Amino acid sequence: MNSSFSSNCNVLSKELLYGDLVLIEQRNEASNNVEAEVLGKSEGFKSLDYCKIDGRMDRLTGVTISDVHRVSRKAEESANRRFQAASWLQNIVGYLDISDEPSEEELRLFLRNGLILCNLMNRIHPGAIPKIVENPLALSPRDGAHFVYQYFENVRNFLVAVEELKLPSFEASDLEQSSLVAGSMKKVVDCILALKSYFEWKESGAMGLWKYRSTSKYGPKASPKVFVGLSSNVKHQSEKSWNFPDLYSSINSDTSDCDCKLECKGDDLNDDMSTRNDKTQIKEINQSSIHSENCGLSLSDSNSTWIHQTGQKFLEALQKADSHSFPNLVRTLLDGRRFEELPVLVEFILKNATDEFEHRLILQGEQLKKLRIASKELLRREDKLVSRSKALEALAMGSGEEMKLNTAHLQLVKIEKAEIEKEKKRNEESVEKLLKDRDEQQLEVEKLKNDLEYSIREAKETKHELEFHRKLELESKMKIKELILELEVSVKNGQEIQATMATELRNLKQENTKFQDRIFLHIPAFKNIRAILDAIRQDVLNMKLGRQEEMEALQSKLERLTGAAAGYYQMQAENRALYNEVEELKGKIRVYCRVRPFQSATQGIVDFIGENGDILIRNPFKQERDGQKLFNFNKVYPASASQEEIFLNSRQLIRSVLDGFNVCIFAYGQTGSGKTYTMTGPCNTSKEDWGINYRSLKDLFQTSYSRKDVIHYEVGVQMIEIYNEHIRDLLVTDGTKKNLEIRNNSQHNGLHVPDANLVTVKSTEDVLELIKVGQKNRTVSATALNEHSSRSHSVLTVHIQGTDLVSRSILRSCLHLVDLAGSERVDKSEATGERLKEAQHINKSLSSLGDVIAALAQKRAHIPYRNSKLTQLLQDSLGGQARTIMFVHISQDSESYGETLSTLKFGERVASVELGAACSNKESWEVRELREQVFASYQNSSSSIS
Ligand SMILES: Nc1ncnc2c1ncn2[C@@H]1O[C@H](COP(=O)(O)OP(=O)(O)OP(=O)(O)O)[C@@H](O)[C@H]1O
Repeated sequence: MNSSFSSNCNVLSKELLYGDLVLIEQRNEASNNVEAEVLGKSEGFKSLDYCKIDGRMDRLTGVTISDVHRVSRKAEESANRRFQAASWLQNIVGYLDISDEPSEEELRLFLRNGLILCNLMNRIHPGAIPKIVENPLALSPRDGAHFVYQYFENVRNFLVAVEELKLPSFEASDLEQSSLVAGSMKKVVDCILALKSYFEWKESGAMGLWKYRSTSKYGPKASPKVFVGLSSNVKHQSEKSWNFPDLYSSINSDTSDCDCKLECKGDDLNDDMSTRNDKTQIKEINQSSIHSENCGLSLSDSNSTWIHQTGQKFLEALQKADSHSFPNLVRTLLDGRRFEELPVLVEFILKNATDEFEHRLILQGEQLKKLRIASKELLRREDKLVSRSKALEALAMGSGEEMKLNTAHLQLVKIEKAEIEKEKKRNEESVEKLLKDRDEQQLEVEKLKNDLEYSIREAKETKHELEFHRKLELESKMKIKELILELEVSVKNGQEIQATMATELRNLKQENTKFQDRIFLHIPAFKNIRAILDAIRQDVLNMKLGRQEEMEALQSKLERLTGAAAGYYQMQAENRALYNEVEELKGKIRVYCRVRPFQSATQGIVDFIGENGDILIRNPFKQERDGQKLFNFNKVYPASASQEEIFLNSRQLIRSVLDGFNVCIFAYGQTGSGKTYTMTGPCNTSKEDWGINYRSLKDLFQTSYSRKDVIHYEVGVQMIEIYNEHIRDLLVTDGTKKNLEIRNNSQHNGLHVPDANLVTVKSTEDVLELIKVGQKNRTVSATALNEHSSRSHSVLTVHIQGTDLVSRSILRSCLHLVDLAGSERVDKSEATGERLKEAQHINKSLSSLGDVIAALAQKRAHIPYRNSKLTQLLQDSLGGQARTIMFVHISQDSESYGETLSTLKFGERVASVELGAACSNKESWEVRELREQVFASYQNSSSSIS
């Protein structure tokens, strides 16, 4: 205590006010001022300070009130740390006879002999201090110096062990200091708390980063990820021998997993503990050799150099960087790096960044904890102050002097309280801020982790791609090598060839020169020869042209002659065939019999059809032999015969119309037996089903075309029907049904029904159209026996006029294609009314036909042609010099046996009719001219008579 203070100074209990702070005040009698001395034993008050208080406590001379607060706070912190150290010592070493809150002096005395410290060290590191002097007094009780030495021995051993651990240490003399030297125990307390922290870290398995104030270490399991960010599998060499010298001087990594080795030499380490660790990390980066094969990721040499050069800068910058400037930092680092290096570098950066942010979070957590403890302490102190102020107020009730003093104290306390409240508020604010920061940083860390995972995935994909590209590159290189080799060979060959060619070219040039010399000699002679040759060539050319024209003229003549000859030969052949047929016919009507397919599934009545025209019919109502009847015709067609087959047999006869013969084809038979089918074909007919009408006209057009160079043909068509004994034109387009007259064939144009339309046709298509019109106009009705029964006889007449192009003679002929109405048994056809009338007319005209045929067959003198329109119309064909074919149609159904029998009998009768020998209606042009003159004079005379 300072001697300037009088003995009656009022010393306030240090515990009462500010812990280690001692405030001594004294009233100066002379100045009547209160003088005070502030004794600070903590930092900042190394010696006694003297201050005068001019009546007011907040105007202390030399020492401000905030100094007092600062010192007070430090003293309190220091006391707390001391209590903490003492409490931990008790826990580790066992019960010690020391108070819970010892003063510095108390603690110093307690630790002075070094025994407790040595035991502590051995507890942390068993065997660290092998020899401990347990009882120094026993060795030499009278030798005080020896005691000191023995104490010093223990303390020195302890300090050596601390040094080895590179922990904050103190001087042995710190334990010898008097209690009046403020803060002498601070270093001792620091050392014990550092040991505590290290011990706890070690006890927890040395996981993660251990940090005591500025000193930090890495545990063996939490290997320095920063350095091995390139491989997370690195392990330290020896977990057992894990101590601080080892930690700082070298970190040997077990490279069994990825062959990474990290080393750092202790000599290079900076003494400053705070920077040493970072430098060690950088060193490890610098000295690390990274092998790619086992780790799966690789760094090229240049990349490794990049890490050497920029790794340190990056880590330093990273420690300074906040979360906002981090992306810029990363961009700067990656700028200009090669693509294949990016995955590894990104992983490196992200891992370091994650560690750094985690570290920051831990620090903030610790800070937060401390702040919480501080605010709790402030609350506690506030309570204390309140109670003190209450006590002071009670005292103020005592004496006046005391009251004054107490009032001053009270004021001081109030001011202090206000300060404390402010500080508390500040603390709360900083706690809030820290919490906010921590949340933000946690979010940042989460984001970085996600980024890291994404980058790792991308890095793997990129790696696969790179491998694939590398493979391709290798293959390409191989191919290029092969090609280069081939090219070299080719170049070599080319050079050889070039050399040979050059030699040959030289030789050729020499020869060429010689040859040209010779040519120059002969050029004038050559020119003469060329002129002669040109003249000859021109002559030959002219001759050739003349010959060519002659040849072309001859050719066309020849072609015409060949065509004419061909037509002539064809006609000759046809005529020959016709001649044979005519011979065969000998003027008789040809009769073909066609059997219709079954109409109903009854038993048939046709037993046999022979090739020679025989047909055997069986009476279904009689015994086999008795009921059979044999008929013979020119040909019999079974039900299976096709339309084509039917036509082919008649074709030659039909063609003879082009030679001037009249031809007539009848279709006869009972109703529904297939007459229309044979002549026209079925409804909606296709080409295969075409009947004789279409086929005949098509054939006539084809034949006339083949003869076009010999004869010019004109073809006209008439189509009429005989319905109920009236003749109607079927080629009317206006629907009129005018009855027409039959004229005799003496008419000029030879037409039997001159008033019927005669339509000129030039092609089969024209005929098809016409026949369609005719079919539409024909009277057809449904009867019990035929759904589309023809109720009239239809006659399609094709008129032919041919002019012989050579002889100018003319031929006229006609082809009658007659589809007769079907005979029917009225009782069977159940016809009544109009149908009955039609049936009667049909039957009547057919019986007239039968009569004519019978008369012709019997060669009677009178043939009753005029009995019906039908016989009248066909007079020429039946009795004249026409070629006639009659198709008799029969049904093979047993129900039609009667009709079939009468049809066959009729056919047989027709077959027996002998016609006059057919003759062609050809007349020479002289005859024709003569006839035309006669006809003209006849007409003139008749007109003059009228
Ligand atoms: N040979 C055949 N093959 C297949 N079907 C046939 C044959 N002959 C006739 N028909 C069919 O029988 C039915 C009657 O034939 P179609 O009309 O030709 O007889 P029709 O003798 O002309 O009768 P109508 O005298 O009553 O006019 C038709 O449906 C026809 O298609």
